[in-house]
Amino acid sequence: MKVRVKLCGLTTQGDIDAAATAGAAYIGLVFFDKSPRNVSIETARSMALHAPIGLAKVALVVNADDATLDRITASIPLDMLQLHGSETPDRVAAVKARYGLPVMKALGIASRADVASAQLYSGVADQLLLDAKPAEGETLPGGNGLSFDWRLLEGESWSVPWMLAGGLTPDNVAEAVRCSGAQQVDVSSGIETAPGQKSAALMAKFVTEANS
Ligand SMILES: O=C(O)c1ccccc1N[C@@H]1O[C@H](COP(=O)(O)O)[C@@H](O)[C@H]1O
Repeated sequence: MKVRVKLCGLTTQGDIDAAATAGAAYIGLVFFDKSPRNVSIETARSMALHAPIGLAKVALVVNADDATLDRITASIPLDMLQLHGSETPDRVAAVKARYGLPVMKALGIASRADVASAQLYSGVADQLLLDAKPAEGETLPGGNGLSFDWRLLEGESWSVPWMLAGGLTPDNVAEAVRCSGAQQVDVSSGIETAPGQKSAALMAKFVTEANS
């Protein structure tokens, strides 16, 4: 089965073209001021309108309030919302109900207990994104290039689709897929030449290696 790839933190129309050429299934647009991949609503709208049909457009937000989500969803044609903060299951349910879009909840994994906590969201989120936990004092809750022990996912079954994320690169994604059994993977910093600077060559290599 083909591994579906989400390329996250794109910031230009050129990045969208490169993601489509590479064979990505999803692209991620980051709405978080502190991220080097943050995009304005205007930029995100022009990128989303530029994306070919079939390339799913995901808006990534961190503990966003309704006013922020209202602005994003009113302006940008989207296929999914990614909640990458400390949103509770009730908040996930409220976002789903208010916007009528599929919601992917990101969860930090560092132990078996975290895997069990992530399972609590499988009844409410449409997808889960299993990421590394940020280091203490880290500014960003994701996009830090940190991996977790993929063996923590061994033998786990999920009732909703999930993506593996955290520190994935063209060099380790094949092993990560083998080890975790992931059918979907997500990457941000591992396809960059500098924070926020995506590389078309690394995008293509990542998608190829994810399926190798
Ligand atoms: O990419 C970001 O800047 C970002 C900011 C805030 C929250 C999440 C963010 N990225 C997400 O984190 C995962 C893992 O990133 P990385 O591959 O380890 O750099 C990424 O796939 C995004 O979904």
